[in-house]
Amino acid sequence: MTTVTAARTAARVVDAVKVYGAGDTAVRALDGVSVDFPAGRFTAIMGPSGSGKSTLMHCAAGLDTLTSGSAWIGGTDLSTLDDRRLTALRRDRVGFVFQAFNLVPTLTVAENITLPLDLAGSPGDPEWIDALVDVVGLRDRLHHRPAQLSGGQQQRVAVARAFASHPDVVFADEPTGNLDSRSGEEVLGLLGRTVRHTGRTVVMVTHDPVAAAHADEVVFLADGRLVDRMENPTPDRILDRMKALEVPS
Ligand SMILES: Nc1ncnc2c1ncn2[C@@H]1O[C@H](COP(=O)(O)OP(=O)(O)OP(=O)(O)O)[C@@H](O)[C@H]1O
Repeated sequence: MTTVTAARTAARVVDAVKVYGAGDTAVRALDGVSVDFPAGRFTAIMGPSGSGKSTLMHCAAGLDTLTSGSAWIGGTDLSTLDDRRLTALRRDRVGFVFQAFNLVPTLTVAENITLPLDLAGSPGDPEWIDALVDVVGLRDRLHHRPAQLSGGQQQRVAVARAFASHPDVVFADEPTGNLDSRSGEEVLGLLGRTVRHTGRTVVMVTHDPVAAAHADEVVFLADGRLVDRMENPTPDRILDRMKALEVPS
């Protein structure tokens, strides 16, 4: 395993190229992207449909491999890990929140939150888990099953589960895609609060400028390339930038 002295970067890709397929049908989904996701920050990835957002997230998180270039979690170059170590890294150092909440229906809220730790045979950090339960506002629902919760509450369980192992970075792929706007706002507020109160790092892919405006910074992709970054975003500024990207040159 290659390691470098810990930087204040939770995750990054360098000269990332991802080509799907070969020959005439090859698609260059990432075309030389270098981007870092600073530790302790909430970063949103935006861009037109097909611009490479999901591909970037999957490669940065070690769910898929790059064609060339490198992907790093903290000081670890993912390309140096064999399958077993990559699985362990995803389990111990990365959290995921998906559009579908992916909770286990037969387990309680409390059991769902600690499931990754239980699968790893780790007791985790009980104080941290206890604090997370309050951050996500589920103390009075701990013994409920997912079917007894609203969509927004289920996604809050998924958020707590993603943070349960103290991951270096939580990747969220359209986390509000299945929620009405009020529940979506709650979950986004929660992601932002968790980053600010705990110093954790979130990277979120979204289509929604209102959702992206909850982030500290937005990175914009177009045609597989990084084209802009925006600090302290607002929905209007993001929308303007997106309109410019969607106008054919
Ligand atoms: N498994 C795959 N095989 C072939 N092509 C793929 C595959 N996954 C993605 N692509 C292509 O790569 C490009 C980038 O796709 P990606 O899903 O990363 O974009 P996106 O910005 O997340 O899109 P959307 O906003 O529509 O979800 C697209 O042209 C897509 O068709």
